[in-house]
Amino acid sequence: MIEAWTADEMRAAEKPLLDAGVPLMDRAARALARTVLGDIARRRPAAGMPRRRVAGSLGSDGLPGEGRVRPARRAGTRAPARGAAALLLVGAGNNGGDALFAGAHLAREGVRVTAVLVASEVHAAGLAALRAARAEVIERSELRVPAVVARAEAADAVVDGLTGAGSRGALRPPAGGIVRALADVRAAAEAAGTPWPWVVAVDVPSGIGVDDGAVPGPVLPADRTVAFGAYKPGLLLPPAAPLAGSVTVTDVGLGSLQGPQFAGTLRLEDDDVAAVLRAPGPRDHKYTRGVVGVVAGTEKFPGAGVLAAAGAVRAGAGLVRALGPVPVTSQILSRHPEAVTVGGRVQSWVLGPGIPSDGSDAGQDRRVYGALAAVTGVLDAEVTGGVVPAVIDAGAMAMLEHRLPEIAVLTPHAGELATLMSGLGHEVTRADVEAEPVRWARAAHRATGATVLLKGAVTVVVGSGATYAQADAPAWLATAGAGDVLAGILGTLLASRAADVLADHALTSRVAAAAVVVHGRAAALASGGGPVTASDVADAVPRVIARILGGDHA
Ligand SMILES: NC(=O)C1=CN([C@@H]2O[C@H](COP(=O)(O)OP(=O)(O)OC[C@H]3O[C@@H](n4cnc5c(N)ncnc54)[C@H](O)[C@@H]3O)[C@@H](O)[C@H]2O)[C@@H](O)CC1
Ligand SMILES: [K+]
Repeated sequence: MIEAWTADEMRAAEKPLLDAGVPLMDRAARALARTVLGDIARRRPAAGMPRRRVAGSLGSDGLPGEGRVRPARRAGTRAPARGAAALLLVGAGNNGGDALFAGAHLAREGVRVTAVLVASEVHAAGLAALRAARAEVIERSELRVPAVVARAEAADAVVDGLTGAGSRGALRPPAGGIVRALADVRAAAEAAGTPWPWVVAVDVPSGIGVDDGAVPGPVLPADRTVAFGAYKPGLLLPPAAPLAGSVTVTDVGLGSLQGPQFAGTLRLEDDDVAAVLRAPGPRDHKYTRGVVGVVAGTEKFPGAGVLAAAGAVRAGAGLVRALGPVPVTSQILSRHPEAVTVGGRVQSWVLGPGIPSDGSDAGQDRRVYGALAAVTGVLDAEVTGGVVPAVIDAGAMAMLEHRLPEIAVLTPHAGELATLMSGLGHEVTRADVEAEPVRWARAAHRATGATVLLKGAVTVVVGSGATYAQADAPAWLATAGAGDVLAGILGTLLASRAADVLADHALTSRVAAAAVVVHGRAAALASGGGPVTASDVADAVPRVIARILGGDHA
Protein backbone atom coordinates (compact mmCIF):
# COMPACT_ATOMS: atom_id res chain seq x y z
CA MET A 1 0.00 0.00 0.00
CA ILE A 2 1.28 3.41 -0.87
CA GLU A 3 0.09 6.05 1.57
CA ALA A 4 0.47 9.73 0.84
CA TRP A 5 1.06 12.34 3.50
CA THR A 6 -0.18 15.89 3.30
CA ALA A 7 2.14 18.82 3.89
CA ASP A 8 0.70 19.24 7.41
CA GLU A 9 1.16 15.55 8.20
CA MET A 10 4.77 15.80 7.00
CA ARG A 11 5.40 18.81 9.20
CA ALA A 12 3.84 17.14 12.23
CA ALA A 13 5.89 13.97 11.69
CA GLU A 14 9.19 15.75 11.15
CA LYS A 15 8.87 18.16 14.09
CA PRO A 16 9.87 15.78 16.90
CA LEU A 17 12.74 14.52 14.80
CA LEU A 18 14.00 18.01 14.02
CA ASP A 19 13.58 18.97 17.69
CA ALA A 20 15.73 15.98 18.58
CA GLY A 21 18.38 17.16 16.15
CA VAL A 22 17.88 14.49 13.48
CA PRO A 23 19.57 15.85 10.32
CA LEU A 24 16.59 15.38 7.98
CA MET A 25 17.79 17.75 5.30
CA ASP A 26 21.21 16.14 5.24
CA ARG A 27 19.62 12.70 4.78
CA ALA A 28 17.31 14.04 2.10
CA ALA A 29 20.08 15.80 0.19
CA ARG A 30 22.39 12.79 0.26
CA ALA A 31 19.65 10.54 -1.06
CA LEU A 32 18.79 13.08 -3.73
CA ALA A 33 22.42 13.37 -4.83
CA ARG A 34 22.83 9.58 -4.92
CA THR A 35 19.78 9.24 -7.13
CA VAL A 36 20.87 12.01 -9.50
CA LEU A 37 24.37 10.53 -9.76
CA GLY A 38 22.97 7.08 -10.48
CA ASP A 39 20.61 8.41 -13.11
CA ILE A 40 23.30 10.48 -14.84
CA ALA A 41 25.70 7.55 -14.84
CA ARG A 42 23.12 5.19 -16.27
CA ARG A 43 22.20 7.58 -19.02
CA ARG A 44 25.70 8.63 -20.13
CA PRO A 45 27.68 6.75 -22.74
CA ALA A 46 30.38 4.57 -21.20
CA ALA A 47 33.70 6.40 -20.71
CA GLY A 48 35.66 6.62 -23.91
CA MET A 49 32.66 6.09 -26.16
CA PRO A 50 32.16 8.87 -28.68
CA ARG A 51 29.06 11.01 -28.29
CA ARG A 52 26.59 10.13 -31.01
CA ARG A 53 25.38 12.82 -33.30
CA VAL A 54 21.67 13.27 -33.37
CA ALA A 55 20.20 14.56 -36.59
CA GLY A 56 18.08 17.62 -36.11
CA SER A 57 19.13 18.32 -32.54
CA LEU A 58 20.99 21.33 -31.24
CA GLY A 59 24.18 20.76 -29.33
CA SER A 60 25.35 22.60 -26.27
CA ASP A 61 27.16 25.00 -28.59
CA GLY A 62 23.86 25.82 -30.28
CA LEU A 63 24.98 24.21 -33.54
CA PRO A 64 22.86 21.53 -35.11
CA GLY A 65 23.94 17.94 -35.21
CA GLU A 66 25.58 17.33 -31.85
CA GLY A 67 23.55 16.41 -28.86
CA ARG A 68 23.41 14.28 -25.85
CA VAL A 69 21.70 11.10 -26.75
CA ARG A 70 19.59 8.97 -24.52
CA PRO A 71 21.88 6.01 -24.85
CA ALA A 72 20.34 2.58 -24.94
CA ARG A 73 20.74 1.07 -21.48
CA ARG A 74 23.40 -1.57 -21.62
CA ALA A 75 23.69 -4.04 -18.82
CA GLY A 76 26.90 -3.60 -16.91
CA THR A 77 27.86 -0.19 -18.29
CA ARG A 78 27.63 2.36 -15.50
CA ALA A 79 29.72 5.26 -16.63
CA PRO A 80 30.68 7.65 -13.86
CA ALA A 81 29.00 11.02 -13.62
CA ARG A 82 32.33 12.92 -13.56
CA GLY A 83 32.26 15.75 -16.08
CA ALA A 84 28.50 15.69 -16.46
CA ALA A 85 26.57 18.93 -16.05
CA ALA A 86 23.67 19.51 -13.64
CA LEU A 87 21.46 22.57 -13.41
CA LEU A 88 19.75 23.25 -10.08
CA LEU A 89 16.60 25.36 -9.91
CA VAL A 90 16.60 26.72 -6.35
CA GLY A 91 13.62 28.29 -4.59
CA ALA A 92 13.28 30.12 -1.29
CA GLY A 93 12.42 27.26 1.05
CA ASN A 94 13.82 24.00 2.35
CA ASN A 95 13.11 22.36 -0.99
CA GLY A 96 15.73 24.68 -2.45
CA GLY A 97 17.94 23.84 0.54
CA ASP A 98 17.76 20.15 -0.38
CA ALA A 99 18.77 21.00 -3.93
CA LEU A 100 21.71 23.15 -2.77
CA PHE A 101 23.12 20.52 -0.39
CA ALA A 102 22.62 17.82 -3.01
CA GLY A 103 24.37 20.09 -5.53
CA ALA A 104 27.36 20.32 -3.19
CA HIS A 105 27.56 16.50 -3.10
CA LEU A 106 27.30 16.34 -6.88
CA ALA A 107 30.05 18.94 -7.32
CA ARG A 108 32.33 16.95 -5.03
CA GLU A 109 31.70 13.93 -7.25
CA GLY A 110 32.99 15.88 -10.24
CA VAL A 111 29.68 17.01 -11.68
CA ARG A 112 29.71 20.54 -13.13
CA VAL A 113 26.94 22.13 -11.08
CA THR A 114 25.19 25.42 -11.79
CA ALA A 115 22.62 26.68 -9.29
CA VAL A 116 20.01 29.14 -10.51
CA LEU A 117 18.72 31.08 -7.50
CA VAL A 118 15.13 31.94 -8.29
CA ALA A 119 14.55 33.75 -4.97
CA SER A 120 16.54 36.64 -3.52
CA GLU A 121 17.01 34.70 -0.29
CA VAL A 122 17.66 30.99 -0.34
CA HIS A 123 18.71 28.43 2.28
CA ALA A 124 21.87 30.07 3.64
CA ALA A 125 23.71 26.97 4.84
CA GLY A 126 22.88 25.14 1.64
CA LEU A 127 24.22 28.01 -0.45
CA ALA A 128 27.39 28.16 1.63
CA ALA A 129 27.90 24.42 1.15
CA LEU A 130 27.39 24.75 -2.59
CA ARG A 131 29.84 27.63 -2.86
CA ALA A 132 32.38 25.72 -0.77
CA ALA A 133 32.11 22.87 -3.29
CA ARG A 134 32.99 25.40 -6.02
CA ALA A 135 29.75 25.17 -7.94
CA GLU A 136 28.64 28.04 -10.13
CA VAL A 137 25.84 30.28 -8.80
CA ILE A 138 23.55 32.47 -10.90
CA GLU A 139 21.96 35.02 -8.60
CA ARG A 140 18.37 36.09 -8.90
CA SER A 141 19.51 39.58 -10.04
CA GLU A 142 21.39 38.01 -12.98
CA LEU A 143 18.51 35.77 -14.06
CA ARG A 144 17.63 35.73 -17.77
CA VAL A 145 15.13 33.13 -18.92
CA PRO A 146 16.76 32.36 -22.32
CA ALA A 147 20.12 31.85 -20.60
CA VAL A 148 18.56 29.45 -18.08
CA VAL A 149 16.92 27.53 -20.91
CA ALA A 150 20.25 27.30 -22.76
CA ARG A 151 21.93 26.04 -19.59
CA ALA A 152 19.23 23.44 -19.13
CA GLU A 153 19.57 22.23 -22.70
CA ALA A 154 23.30 21.81 -22.18
CA ALA A 155 22.89 19.89 -18.92
CA ASP A 156 22.68 16.16 -18.32
CA ALA A 157 20.26 16.67 -15.45
CA VAL A 158 17.99 19.43 -14.18
CA VAL A 159 17.14 19.33 -10.47
CA ASP A 160 13.86 21.06 -9.69
CA GLY A 161 14.07 22.47 -6.16
CA LEU A 162 11.83 25.52 -6.59
CA THR A 163 8.99 24.61 -4.24
CA GLY A 164 8.08 21.57 -2.19
CA ALA A 165 5.65 20.94 0.61
CA GLY A 166 5.37 24.70 1.24
CA SER A 167 4.13 25.46 -2.28
CA ARG A 168 1.01 27.62 -2.55
CA GLY A 169 -0.87 27.98 -5.84
CA ALA A 170 0.65 28.52 -9.27
CA LEU A 171 4.37 29.28 -9.38
CA ARG A 172 4.91 33.02 -9.17
CA PRO A 173 7.43 34.97 -11.27
CA PRO A 174 10.23 34.52 -11.91
CA ALA A 175 9.91 30.76 -11.11
CA GLY A 176 6.70 30.50 -13.15
CA GLY A 177 8.26 32.07 -16.25
CA ILE A 178 11.35 29.88 -16.09
CA VAL A 179 9.33 26.72 -15.61
CA ARG A 180 6.94 27.59 -18.42
CA ALA A 181 9.87 28.20 -20.80
CA LEU A 182 11.58 24.95 -19.78
CA ALA A 183 8.35 22.95 -20.05
CA ASP A 184 7.75 24.35 -23.55
CA VAL A 185 11.26 23.47 -24.71
CA ARG A 186 10.96 20.03 -23.22
CA ALA A 187 7.62 19.43 -24.95
CA ALA A 188 9.10 20.59 -28.27
CA ALA A 189 12.12 18.30 -27.81
CA GLU A 190 9.87 15.35 -27.05
CA ALA A 191 7.70 16.04 -30.07
CA ALA A 192 10.79 16.25 -32.30
CA GLY A 193 12.48 13.25 -30.68
CA THR A 194 15.53 15.32 -29.77
CA PRO A 195 17.43 14.91 -26.50
CA TRP A 196 16.50 16.68 -23.35
CA PRO A 197 18.12 16.46 -19.93
CA TRP A 198 16.87 14.13 -17.25
CA VAL A 199 14.65 16.06 -14.86
CA VAL A 200 14.63 15.15 -11.17
CA ALA A 201 12.01 16.84 -9.01
CA VAL A 202 12.89 17.39 -5.36
CA ASP A 203 10.05 15.99 -3.21
CA VAL A 204 7.38 17.06 -5.77
CA PRO A 205 7.42 18.68 -9.20
CA SER A 206 7.35 22.38 -8.27
CA GLY A 207 4.00 24.05 -8.83
CA ILE A 208 1.69 21.06 -8.31
CA GLY A 209 -0.94 21.10 -5.60
CA VAL A 210 0.97 19.05 -3.02
CA ASP A 211 -2.18 17.95 -1.17
CA ASP A 212 -4.75 17.83 -3.96
CA GLY A 213 -2.90 17.02 -7.20
CA ALA A 214 -4.00 20.27 -8.86
CA VAL A 215 -1.98 21.81 -11.67
CA PRO A 216 -2.80 25.50 -11.28
CA GLY A 217 0.02 26.78 -13.50
CA PRO A 218 3.23 25.78 -15.26
CA VAL A 219 5.03 22.63 -14.07
CA LEU A 220 8.20 21.09 -15.47
CA PRO A 221 7.38 17.39 -15.99
CA ALA A 222 9.90 15.24 -14.13
CA ASP A 223 11.43 11.96 -15.20
CA ARG A 224 11.90 11.11 -11.56
CA THR A 225 10.71 12.53 -8.28
CA VAL A 226 12.70 11.87 -5.12
CA ALA A 227 10.09 12.16 -2.35
CA PHE A 228 11.25 12.51 1.24
CA GLY A 229 9.66 10.36 3.92
CA ALA A 230 6.52 9.49 1.98
CA TYR A 231 4.52 10.09 -1.15
CA LYS A 232 2.58 13.34 -1.15
CA PRO A 233 -1.06 13.16 -2.38
CA GLY A 234 -0.18 15.21 -5.47
CA LEU A 235 2.22 12.45 -6.57
CA LEU A 236 -0.70 9.99 -6.70
CA LEU A 237 -3.64 12.15 -7.72
CA PRO A 238 -4.63 13.38 -11.16
CA PRO A 239 -3.99 15.62 -12.99
CA ALA A 240 -0.57 16.16 -11.32
CA ALA A 241 0.48 12.53 -10.81
CA PRO A 242 1.81 11.86 -14.33
CA LEU A 243 4.08 14.94 -14.03
CA ALA A 244 6.13 13.20 -11.32
CA GLY A 245 7.68 10.54 -13.54
CA SER A 246 8.85 7.55 -11.57
CA VAL A 247 8.72 8.21 -7.84
CA THR A 248 11.47 7.15 -5.44
CA VAL A 249 10.65 7.49 -1.76
CA THR A 250 13.58 8.12 0.55
CA ASP A 251 13.15 6.94 4.11
CA VAL A 252 14.24 9.78 6.35
CA GLY A 253 12.96 8.00 9.46
CA LEU A 254 9.39 9.31 9.69
CA GLY A 255 7.58 5.96 10.13
CA SER A 256 4.03 5.24 8.98
CA LEU A 257 0.72 7.02 9.45
CA GLN A 258 -1.83 4.59 8.23
CA GLY A 259 -4.36 3.19 10.62
CA PRO A 260 -7.95 2.05 10.33
CA GLN A 261 -9.15 5.66 10.43
CA PHE A 262 -6.78 6.86 7.73
CA ALA A 263 -8.77 9.11 5.42
CA GLY A 264 -5.95 10.31 3.21
CA THR A 265 -4.80 9.21 -0.22
CA LEU A 266 -3.81 5.61 -0.89
CA ARG A 267 -2.73 3.45 -3.80
CA LEU A 268 -3.28 -0.29 -3.61
CA GLU A 269 -0.46 -2.60 -4.57
CA ASP A 270 -0.79 -6.24 -5.50
CA ASP A 271 -0.57 -7.54 -1.92
CA ASP A 272 -3.47 -5.31 -0.93
CA VAL A 273 -5.51 -6.56 -3.86
CA ALA A 274 -4.73 -10.15 -2.86
CA ALA A 275 -6.26 -9.37 0.53
CA VAL A 276 -9.47 -8.19 -1.14
CA LEU A 277 -9.78 -11.09 -3.58
CA ARG A 278 -11.45 -14.12 -2.08
CA ALA A 279 -10.11 -17.42 -3.36
CA PRO A 280 -12.72 -20.17 -2.91
CA GLY A 281 -12.18 -22.79 -0.21
CA PRO A 282 -13.22 -26.45 -0.25
CA ARG A 283 -16.61 -25.66 1.33
CA ASP A 284 -17.51 -23.00 -1.21
CA HIS A 285 -20.09 -23.50 -3.92
CA LYS A 286 -21.39 -21.20 -6.58
CA TYR A 287 -23.84 -19.42 -4.29
CA THR A 288 -21.30 -18.79 -1.54
CA ARG A 289 -18.79 -17.49 -4.08
CA GLY A 290 -21.26 -14.85 -5.18
CA VAL A 291 -24.00 -14.43 -7.73
CA VAL A 292 -23.77 -11.34 -9.92
CA GLY A 293 -26.86 -9.91 -11.60
CA VAL A 294 -26.04 -8.08 -14.82
CA VAL A 295 -28.50 -5.67 -16.42
CA ALA A 296 -26.49 -4.39 -19.37
CA GLY A 297 -26.87 -3.94 -23.10
CA THR A 298 -29.87 -3.30 -25.33
CA GLU A 299 -30.88 -4.60 -28.70
CA LYS A 300 -28.99 -1.65 -30.20
CA PHE A 301 -25.89 -2.10 -27.99
CA PRO A 302 -25.72 -5.79 -27.10
CA GLY A 303 -21.90 -5.78 -26.91
CA ALA A 304 -21.88 -3.97 -23.57
CA GLY A 305 -23.95 -6.79 -22.09
CA VAL A 306 -21.51 -9.37 -23.43
CA LEU A 307 -18.49 -7.46 -22.08
CA ALA A 308 -19.96 -6.76 -18.65
CA ALA A 309 -20.86 -10.46 -18.36
CA ALA A 310 -17.35 -11.36 -19.56
CA GLY A 311 -15.78 -9.22 -16.83
CA ALA A 312 -17.98 -10.83 -14.19
CA VAL A 313 -17.46 -14.40 -15.42
CA ARG A 314 -13.70 -14.05 -15.86
CA ALA A 315 -13.24 -12.45 -12.43
CA GLY A 316 -14.57 -15.65 -10.88
CA ALA A 317 -18.26 -15.12 -10.13
CA GLY A 318 -20.00 -18.21 -8.75
CA LEU A 319 -22.85 -17.48 -11.14
CA VAL A 320 -23.80 -14.66 -13.48
CA ARG A 321 -27.47 -13.84 -14.04
CA ALA A 322 -27.65 -11.80 -17.25
CA LEU A 323 -31.01 -10.11 -17.64
CA GLY A 324 -32.30 -8.33 -20.69
CA PRO A 325 -34.08 -8.66 -24.03
CA VAL A 326 -33.49 -11.87 -25.95
CA PRO A 327 -31.18 -10.30 -28.56
CA VAL A 328 -28.85 -9.38 -25.69
CA THR A 329 -29.13 -12.50 -23.56
CA SER A 330 -28.75 -14.81 -26.56
CA GLN A 331 -25.46 -13.13 -27.44
CA ILE A 332 -24.30 -13.35 -23.85
CA LEU A 333 -25.21 -17.05 -23.75
CA SER A 334 -23.44 -17.78 -27.01
CA ARG A 335 -20.23 -16.24 -25.60
CA HIS A 336 -20.69 -17.32 -21.99
CA PRO A 337 -22.83 -20.45 -21.79
CA GLU A 338 -22.10 -20.60 -18.05
CA ALA A 339 -24.37 -17.54 -17.50
CA VAL A 340 -28.08 -17.94 -16.80
CA THR A 341 -30.72 -15.56 -18.10
CA VAL A 342 -33.38 -15.98 -15.45
CA GLY A 343 -33.91 -13.80 -12.39
CA GLY A 344 -33.30 -14.84 -8.78
CA ARG A 345 -31.26 -13.87 -5.72
CA VAL A 346 -28.00 -12.04 -6.37
CA GLN A 347 -25.23 -10.79 -4.09
CA SER A 348 -24.45 -7.80 -6.31
CA TRP A 349 -25.80 -5.93 -9.30
CA VAL A 350 -24.07 -4.54 -12.37
CA LEU A 351 -26.46 -1.98 -13.79
CA GLY A 352 -26.34 0.18 -16.87
CA PRO A 353 -23.48 -0.65 -19.28
CA GLY A 354 -24.75 -0.16 -22.82
CA ILE A 355 -28.13 1.12 -21.64
CA PRO A 356 -28.73 4.61 -23.07
CA SER A 357 -30.13 7.27 -20.79
CA ASP A 358 -32.85 8.18 -23.32
CA GLY A 359 -35.35 5.61 -22.08
CA SER A 360 -35.29 3.78 -25.42
CA ASP A 361 -35.36 0.32 -23.82
CA ALA A 362 -38.24 0.32 -21.37
CA GLY A 363 -37.60 -3.29 -20.35
CA GLN A 364 -33.98 -2.70 -19.34
CA ASP A 365 -34.96 0.53 -17.59
CA ARG A 366 -37.58 -1.37 -15.60
CA ARG A 367 -34.99 -3.98 -14.57
CA VAL A 368 -32.55 -1.26 -13.52
CA TYR A 369 -35.19 0.55 -11.44
CA GLY A 370 -36.13 -2.72 -9.78
CA ALA A 371 -32.54 -3.52 -8.90
CA LEU A 372 -31.91 0.03 -7.66
CA ALA A 373 -34.82 -0.43 -5.29
CA ALA A 374 -32.96 -3.41 -3.83
CA VAL A 375 -29.77 -1.38 -3.52
CA THR A 376 -31.32 1.63 -1.83
CA GLY A 377 -33.64 -0.47 0.30
CA VAL A 378 -36.69 1.66 -0.60
CA LEU A 379 -38.61 -1.51 -1.33
CA ASP A 380 -39.25 -4.05 1.37
CA ALA A 381 -36.55 -6.70 1.66
CA GLU A 382 -39.25 -9.36 1.30
CA VAL A 383 -39.90 -8.05 -2.20
CA THR A 384 -36.30 -7.40 -3.27
CA GLY A 385 -34.55 -10.19 -1.40
CA GLY A 386 -32.57 -7.70 0.69
CA VAL A 387 -30.06 -4.91 0.19
CA VAL A 388 -27.08 -5.76 -2.00
CA PRO A 389 -24.09 -3.78 -3.31
CA ALA A 390 -24.12 -2.58 -6.90
CA VAL A 391 -22.15 -1.10 -9.76
CA ILE A 392 -24.08 1.74 -11.35
CA ASP A 393 -22.67 2.57 -14.76
CA ALA A 394 -23.55 4.52 -17.91
CA GLY A 395 -27.33 4.85 -18.43
CA ALA A 396 -28.16 3.67 -14.91
CA MET A 397 -26.52 6.81 -13.55
CA ALA A 398 -29.39 8.80 -15.07
CA MET A 399 -31.98 6.74 -13.18
CA LEU A 400 -31.13 7.65 -9.62
CA GLU A 401 -34.22 8.71 -7.70
CA HIS A 402 -33.12 8.11 -4.13
CA ARG A 403 -30.04 8.69 -2.04
CA LEU A 404 -27.69 5.75 -2.42
CA PRO A 405 -25.80 3.83 0.23
CA GLU A 406 -22.01 3.66 0.01
CA ILE A 407 -22.29 0.03 -1.17
CA ALA A 408 -23.45 1.44 -4.52
CA VAL A 409 -20.52 2.34 -6.77
CA LEU A 410 -20.99 4.94 -9.47
CA THR A 411 -18.46 4.48 -12.29
CA PRO A 412 -18.44 7.65 -14.39
CA HIS A 413 -15.73 9.09 -16.59
CA ALA A 414 -15.21 12.84 -16.41
CA GLY A 415 -17.97 13.71 -18.88
CA GLU A 416 -20.51 11.47 -17.14
CA LEU A 417 -19.60 12.91 -13.74
CA ALA A 418 -20.16 16.42 -15.11
CA THR A 419 -23.58 15.35 -16.42
CA LEU A 420 -24.46 13.70 -13.12
CA MET A 421 -23.47 16.75 -11.09
CA SER A 422 -25.20 19.14 -13.47
CA GLY A 423 -28.36 17.08 -13.01
CA LEU A 424 -27.95 17.59 -9.27
CA GLY A 425 -27.77 21.36 -9.69
CA HIS A 426 -24.00 21.93 -9.75
CA GLU A 427 -22.61 23.95 -12.63
CA VAL A 428 -19.70 21.83 -13.77
CA THR A 429 -18.21 20.90 -17.12
CA ARG A 430 -16.12 17.97 -18.21
CA ALA A 431 -13.06 20.26 -18.25
CA ASP A 432 -13.78 21.25 -14.63
CA VAL A 433 -13.85 17.59 -13.62
CA GLU A 434 -10.63 16.88 -15.51
CA ALA A 435 -8.93 19.82 -13.79
CA GLU A 436 -10.03 18.75 -10.28
CA PRO A 437 -11.10 15.11 -10.43
CA VAL A 438 -10.87 14.40 -6.72
CA ARG A 439 -12.79 17.49 -5.75
CA TRP A 440 -15.68 16.53 -8.04
CA ALA A 441 -15.60 12.86 -7.15
CA ARG A 442 -15.89 13.89 -3.49
CA ALA A 443 -18.72 16.28 -4.36
CA ALA A 444 -20.52 13.44 -6.16
CA HIS A 445 -20.04 11.15 -3.15
CA ARG A 446 -21.50 13.80 -0.86
CA ALA A 447 -24.39 14.53 -3.22
CA THR A 448 -25.41 10.92 -3.90
CA GLY A 449 -24.12 8.96 -0.91
CA ALA A 450 -22.54 6.44 -3.29
CA THR A 451 -18.94 5.40 -3.61
CA VAL A 452 -17.62 7.18 -6.69
CA LEU A 453 -15.12 5.55 -9.04
CA LEU A 454 -14.00 8.24 -11.48
CA LYS A 455 -12.32 6.67 -14.49
CA GLY A 456 -9.24 8.17 -16.11
CA ALA A 457 -5.54 7.58 -16.73
CA VAL A 458 -5.40 7.77 -12.95
CA THR A 459 -8.68 6.39 -11.62
CA VAL A 460 -9.82 7.77 -8.28
CA VAL A 461 -12.21 6.05 -5.90
CA VAL A 462 -13.89 8.10 -3.21
CA GLY A 463 -16.09 6.91 -0.36
CA SER A 464 -16.37 7.95 3.27
CA GLY A 465 -12.79 6.92 4.07
CA ALA A 466 -9.53 7.06 2.17
CA THR A 467 -9.26 8.22 -1.44
CA TYR A 468 -7.72 5.62 -3.73
CA ALA A 469 -5.70 6.72 -6.77
CA GLN A 470 -4.80 3.89 -9.13
CA ALA A 471 -2.60 4.18 -12.21
CA ASP A 472 -2.23 0.57 -13.27
CA ALA A 473 -3.44 0.59 -16.86
CA PRO A 474 -1.60 1.31 -20.10
CA ALA A 475 -3.01 4.14 -22.23
CA TRP A 476 -4.12 1.45 -24.72
CA LEU A 477 -6.95 0.64 -22.32
CA ALA A 478 -8.80 3.75 -23.46
CA THR A 479 -10.91 1.68 -25.84
CA ALA A 480 -14.58 0.94 -26.41
CA GLY A 481 -16.05 -1.53 -23.95
CA ALA A 482 -13.22 -1.38 -21.42
CA GLY A 483 -15.53 0.24 -18.87
CA ASP A 484 -18.11 -2.51 -19.33
CA VAL A 485 -15.49 -5.11 -18.44
CA LEU A 486 -14.49 -3.12 -15.35
CA ALA A 487 -18.13 -2.98 -14.25
CA GLY A 488 -18.32 -6.78 -14.52
CA ILE A 489 -15.08 -7.35 -12.60
CA LEU A 490 -16.23 -5.01 -9.85
CA GLY A 491 -19.62 -6.72 -9.71
CA THR A 492 -17.90 -10.03 -9.03
CA LEU A 493 -15.60 -8.61 -6.37
CA LEU A 494 -18.55 -6.96 -4.63
CA ALA A 495 -20.56 -10.21 -4.76
CA SER A 496 -17.68 -12.21 -3.30
CA ARG A 497 -17.28 -9.60 -0.53
CA ALA A 498 -21.00 -8.80 -0.14
CA ALA A 499 -21.23 -9.81 3.52
CA ASP A 500 -18.16 -7.73 4.39
CA VAL A 501 -19.26 -4.57 2.57
CA LEU A 502 -22.78 -4.88 4.01
CA ALA A 503 -21.24 -5.07 7.48
CA ASP A 504 -18.88 -2.16 6.81
CA HIS A 505 -19.98 0.04 3.92
CA ALA A 506 -16.70 1.97 3.98
CA LEU A 507 -14.96 -1.16 2.67
CA THR A 508 -16.65 -0.67 -0.70
CA SER A 509 -14.10 1.84 -1.95
CA ARG A 510 -11.24 -0.56 -1.28
CA VAL A 511 -13.02 -3.35 -3.17
CA ALA A 512 -13.65 -0.94 -6.04
CA ALA A 513 -9.99 0.12 -6.10
CA ALA A 514 -8.97 -3.55 -6.16
CA ALA A 515 -11.19 -4.08 -9.21
CA VAL A 516 -9.46 -1.15 -10.90
CA VAL A 517 -6.08 -2.78 -10.27
CA VAL A 518 -7.22 -6.15 -11.67
CA HIS A 519 -8.65 -4.39 -14.74
CA GLY A 520 -5.50 -2.31 -15.28
CA ARG A 521 -3.16 -5.27 -14.83
CA ALA A 522 -5.26 -7.35 -17.20
CA ALA A 523 -5.03 -4.59 -19.79
CA ALA A 524 -1.26 -4.42 -19.37
CA LEU A 525 -0.94 -8.18 -19.72
CA ALA A 526 -3.22 -8.36 -22.76
CA SER A 527 -1.63 -5.33 -24.38
CA GLY A 528 2.02 -6.32 -24.04
CA GLY A 529 2.79 -2.80 -25.26
CA GLY A 530 0.35 -2.80 -28.18
CA PRO A 531 -3.35 -2.31 -28.87
CA VAL A 532 -5.82 -4.17 -26.74
CA THR A 533 -9.54 -4.92 -27.07
CA ALA A 534 -11.99 -5.02 -24.21
CA SER A 535 -12.51 -8.75 -24.86
CA ASP A 536 -8.75 -9.31 -24.57
CA VAL A 537 -8.79 -7.52 -21.23
CA ALA A 538 -11.57 -9.77 -19.91
CA ASP A 539 -9.73 -12.87 -21.17
CA ALA A 540 -6.58 -11.84 -19.28
CA VAL A 541 -8.36 -11.41 -15.94
CA PRO A 542 -8.04 -15.03 -14.69
CA ARG A 543 -4.27 -15.00 -15.26
CA VAL A 544 -3.92 -11.67 -13.48
CA ILE A 545 -5.93 -12.87 -10.49
CA ALA A 546 -3.85 -16.06 -10.35
CA ARG A 547 -0.65 -14.00 -10.37
CA ILE A 548 -1.86 -11.62 -7.69
CA LEU A 549 -3.09 -14.45 -5.45
CA GLY A 550 0.09 -16.41 -6.09
CA GLY A 551 2.26 -13.48 -5.01
CA ASP A 552 3.76 -13.35 -8.50
CA HIS A 553 3.87 -9.63 -9.06
CA ALA A 554 6.26 -9.60 -11.98
N1 LIG B 1 9.45 16.81 5.71
C1 LIG B 1 10.66 16.26 5.73
O1 LIG B 1 10.88 15.25 6.31
C2 LIG B 1 11.72 16.89 4.97
C3 LIG B 1 11.46 18.05 4.20
N2 LIG B 1 12.43 18.61 3.49
C4 LIG B 1 12.14 19.60 2.45
O2 LIG B 1 11.41 20.69 2.91
C5 LIG B 1 10.44 21.02 1.95
C6 LIG B 1 9.42 21.91 2.55
O3 LIG B 1 10.11 23.09 2.91
P1 LIG B 1 9.39 24.48 3.10
O4 LIG B 1 8.34 24.36 4.13
O5 LIG B 1 10.46 25.48 3.31
O6 LIG B 1 8.63 24.72 1.75
P2 LIG B 1 9.16 24.98 0.27
O7 LIG B 1 10.52 24.50 0.06
O8 LIG B 1 8.09 24.51 -0.62
O9 LIG B 1 9.29 26.56 0.19
C7 LIG B 1 8.26 27.40 0.56
C8 LIG B 1 8.66 28.78 0.09
O10 LIG B 1 8.58 28.80 -1.33
C9 LIG B 1 7.97 29.98 -1.75
N3 LIG B 1 6.74 29.65 -2.51
C10 LIG B 1 5.65 28.99 -2.07
N4 LIG B 1 4.74 28.91 -3.04
C11 LIG B 1 5.28 29.51 -4.12
C12 LIG B 1 4.81 29.76 -5.43
N5 LIG B 1 3.61 29.36 -5.84
N6 LIG B 1 5.61 30.40 -6.30
C13 LIG B 1 6.82 30.82 -5.91
N7 LIG B 1 7.32 30.62 -4.67
C14 LIG B 1 6.55 29.98 -3.79
C15 LIG B 1 7.64 30.79 -0.55
O11 LIG B 1 8.65 31.74 -0.41
C16 LIG B 1 7.69 29.84 0.58
O12 LIG B 1 8.21 30.42 1.73
C17 LIG B 1 9.97 19.68 1.48
O13 LIG B 1 9.27 19.73 0.27
C18 LIG B 1 11.29 18.96 1.34
O14 LIG B 1 11.88 19.25 0.10
C19 LIG B 1 13.80 18.10 3.56
O15 LIG B 1 14.67 19.16 3.63
C20 LIG B 1 14.06 17.26 4.75
C21 LIG B 1 13.06 16.28 5.05
K1 LIG C 1 10.39 20.63 -6.16
